[in-house]
Amino acid sequence: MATPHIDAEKGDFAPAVLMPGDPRRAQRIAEQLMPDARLVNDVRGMSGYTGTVDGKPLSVMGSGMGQPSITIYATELLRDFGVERIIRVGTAGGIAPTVRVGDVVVAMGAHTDSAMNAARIPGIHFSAVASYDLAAAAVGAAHADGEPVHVGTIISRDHFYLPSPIETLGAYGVLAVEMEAAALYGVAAEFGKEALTVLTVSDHLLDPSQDMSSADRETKFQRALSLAVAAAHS
Ligand SMILES: O=P(O)(O)O[C@H]1O[C@H](CO)[C@@H](O)[C@H]1O
Ligand SMILES: O=c1cc[nH]c(=O)[nH]1
Repeated sequence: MATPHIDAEKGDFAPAVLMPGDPRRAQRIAEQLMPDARLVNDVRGMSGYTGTVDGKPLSVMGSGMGQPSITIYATELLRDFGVERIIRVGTAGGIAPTVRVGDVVVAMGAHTDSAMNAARIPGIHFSAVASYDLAAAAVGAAHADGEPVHVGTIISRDHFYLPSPIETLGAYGVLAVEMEAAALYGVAAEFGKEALTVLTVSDHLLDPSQDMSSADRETKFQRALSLAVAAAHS
């Protein structure tokens, strides 16, 4: 069975899928977590892998960048391939002064400047929220490992380079900016499935002095990954 963007069979994906934006990060995660990982999708180079972690099935596949891209992949996974939960593992720009480069953010809700969710129900300002159970599992794992974690709202923007209204967003307690979570939460709501976003802060909009390199953005996500796996298998 193939959809326009995923050439796989229905049983090829695990019920839980981790989704980084970057397909190379998906490959790294698969190699690191799952010695038994097998490639289940490679359409457009959007690598998807399935294997097991501690005997439990898990898949990981790239989403691409931006809300239209993750909407396509999340829709096909949740609607056509029997996937029940998607946990995005991405990078984000810090907005709140309390957030530092390298910190982990669990996104309970995602504001957005995108039209993706506005198009769902005419006249309704859709609330893009994570699955409470997945968020609780990720935060529980963070508390168990004793390291701090930020839990709250983020913003999913369409523009990467257009300056963010940082002061306004910060005044509303927004922790960080990325480009996919709001749409992912919308797709999960559409299909009655679960979604969560766990982010590693790769740069800070208030202070760029500690920003990660592109290589670090591809590799420095260990803690976010362990919280995401805990949520996936909760
Ligand atoms: O690191 P990923 O998961 O790709 O996430 C962030 O990085 C990309 C922009 O560089 C956007 O996709 C943004 O959401
Ligand atoms: O969307 C993103 C992702 C990482 N860092 C940013 O500043 N924006």
